[in-house]
Amino acid sequence: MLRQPGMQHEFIVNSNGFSSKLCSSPDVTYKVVLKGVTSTMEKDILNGITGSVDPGEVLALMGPSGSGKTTLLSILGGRVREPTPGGSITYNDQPYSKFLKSRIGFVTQDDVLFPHLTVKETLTYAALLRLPRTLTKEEKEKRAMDVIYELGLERCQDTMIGGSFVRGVSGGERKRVCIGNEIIVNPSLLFLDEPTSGLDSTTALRIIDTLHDIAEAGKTVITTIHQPSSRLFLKFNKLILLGRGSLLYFGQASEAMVYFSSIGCTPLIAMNPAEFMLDLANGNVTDISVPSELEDKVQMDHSERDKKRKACSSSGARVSCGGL
Ligand SMILES: Nc1ncnc2c1ncn2[C@@H]1O[C@H](COP(=O)(O)OP(=O)(O)OP(=O)(O)O)[C@@H](O)[C@H]1O
Repeated sequence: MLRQPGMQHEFIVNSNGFSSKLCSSPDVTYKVVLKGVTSTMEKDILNGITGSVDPGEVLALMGPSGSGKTTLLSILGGRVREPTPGGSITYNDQPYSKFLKSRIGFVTQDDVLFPHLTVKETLTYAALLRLPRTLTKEEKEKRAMDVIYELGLERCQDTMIGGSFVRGVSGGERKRVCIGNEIIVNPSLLFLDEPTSGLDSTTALRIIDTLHDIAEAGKTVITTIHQPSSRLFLKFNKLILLGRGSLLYFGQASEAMVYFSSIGCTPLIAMNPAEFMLDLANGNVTDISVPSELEDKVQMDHSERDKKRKACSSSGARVSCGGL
């Protein structure tokens, strides 16, 4: 596996808000059994994933479609019990537990909001239903209002959520309501599956700024991300780049380009770092050539590999990579 020098072989998630820290020691793997009519086969979804994240940090899981981002996020969020993932994941040095479950917020890609409720009603109901009985009704309602201000939703607090048949809040506001639904219980760990998908780059940036504010309040934030702009990419503290279920990079997001350059992958034209890395993970042969040691981990089929070899033998490659 290619890793940054000095990297640990484990997945470590540290978080504030409960007594011990969370970490894992052998690489995380995940395979499923696919049962056909005549045969049964095993499919490796994730292989050798290593990483760590601390309170105050936002970790981005990036990779092409089907590379395993959602699967990894779900495993880290304790949402995959069967088949049991391989390796170990620890949270403040402890394995996943029922207590930890109450400290985790998970924002899924497909939200389940009631279209006819307003933003304020949605978050107030979430507070009334999810906050402990030890709090009074007034305290719960105040918590809902605090979240509305924290997420900058005060201007649309009386607007209906909306849906297919009812006009409601904007896409960015809707995502913030989903985040609000989870942070209302003050989780230590916040997981988000593609919180910026379908949003324009300015709105996406605002969502990531919100995640930073949450992290700066001492939370640990892990999010999958699809195709970030350069500005958005540089906002992440840490990055995991996946290619076909394998780890291509784990480390500081700001150092990813330096790392790829150190193994001989450098774009020859000015490129958004995220675009470059997704091209690399995709094995995009038009604009990028992939070092031989990475070939098995990126999403290239055989015809692409042949094309890549041809492209590299001509001088047309726009990204130079060593090891070829
Ligand atoms: N339980 C399962 N059984 C069979 N295949 C699975 C299972 N879970 C995930 N996969 C496969 O694992 C791969 C990774 O899926 P995953 O949803 O994690 O990808 P992703 O990177 O989040 O993709 P996208 O960006 O399109 O959402 C896909 O090929 C998917 O079909």
